[in-house]
Amino acid sequence: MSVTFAESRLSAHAIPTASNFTFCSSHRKLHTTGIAENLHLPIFEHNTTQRFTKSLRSAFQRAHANGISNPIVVGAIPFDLTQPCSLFIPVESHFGTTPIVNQFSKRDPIEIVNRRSFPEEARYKQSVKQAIANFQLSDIRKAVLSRVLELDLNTQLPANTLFHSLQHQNPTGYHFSVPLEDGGQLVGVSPELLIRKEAEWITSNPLAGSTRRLRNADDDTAAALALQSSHKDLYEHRLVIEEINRVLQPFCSELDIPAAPSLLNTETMWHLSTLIRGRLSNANISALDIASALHPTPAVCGYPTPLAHKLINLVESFDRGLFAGMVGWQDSDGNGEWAVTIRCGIVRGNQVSLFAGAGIVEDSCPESEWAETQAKLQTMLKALPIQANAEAAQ
Ligand SMILES: C=C(O[C@H]1C=CC=C(C(=O)O)[C@@H]1O)C(=O)O
Repeated sequence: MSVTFAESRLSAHAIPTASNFTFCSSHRKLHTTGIAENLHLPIFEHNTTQRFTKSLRSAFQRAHANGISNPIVVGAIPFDLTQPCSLFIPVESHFGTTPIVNQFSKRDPIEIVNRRSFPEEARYKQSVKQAIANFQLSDIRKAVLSRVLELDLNTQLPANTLFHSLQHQNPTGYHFSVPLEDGGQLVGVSPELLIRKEAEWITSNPLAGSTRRLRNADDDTAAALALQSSHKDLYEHRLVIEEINRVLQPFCSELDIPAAPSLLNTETMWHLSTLIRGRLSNANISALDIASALHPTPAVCGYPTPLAHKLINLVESFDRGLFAGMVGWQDSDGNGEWAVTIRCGIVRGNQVSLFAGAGIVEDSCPESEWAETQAKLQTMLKALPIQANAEAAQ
């Protein structure tokens, strides 16, 4: 893949502002400036991706014609693929392998003047019970139920402050900052890779089954080991892997899926993780073609997918929008990287919306699932420059 390497210019371009997009993984650090063309259409219309694929191809051709030598498409795609994407072709793209960091500077603490959870605690737990009751009466085996925590701050929060603080606190993961049409900015650090494609090689790293990290090292190790042998979490994970295997098989001439999950940790969570590698039978398939076949995986939706999606629409009290969708980039050869849009928030002036979900299966306990969403929210809450400690912010 030919790209503009401008490592030495990275720090000068590193501040995500208005039309700036940043996506950093251990694989590639990408920063873009300017918007050559927006792609605000849905991936799926009338059950096909035809219009989207055609529009993307034409947008790449126009970018070439306008002098952008190696155009890429970047941005975020909503959970519901029939909703419009927040994608665009940037004017300039800078790839590197060194971290785009260290613009981090402490700022005056801000205050949370108001906070609202949708749904609130009792309603969330009720929805978990409702989902479990539904499993007994239907073929649904898993549903991921999520919530949004809305914070009103006493002052505006620059999205780049949050982004740099996330980078500072979370050395690993997929860091992203995406400008949105309404002036908001989607910011987060996802631990989960939906798909990476390089020539004929693909990688996916689904996560499902989680527990919170503990301060004491021995307790933390014990929590991780307990997760690794938890029947409930292994089952929750297996549903994801079996479905991803089913979707990827037809695309691949080789597919390597480890028989058992390993452990992956973030600063706040332990997860069951499976690193999947495959070789495409047709290297012309793009990362987005595979991503839209995979999405929504049972890690963010449930199993079986269409029924779980219906259940989510029934019991979840808010529109997920970009949360639990995908975020990343790809070039005109279809190579690229798309992470699952979790551990994230949207900043709009002095308002911040933070999102978290948890996979519900038959053996789930409403209290633990609520606690899991609280723990997952810590990644974003800890990165806010608020006076009181983050746990108190919930
Ligand atoms: C939906 C989220 O997590 C998913 C990804 C990893 C582990 C998950 C779990 O253990 O439930 C969820 O499937 C979230 O973090 O908001």
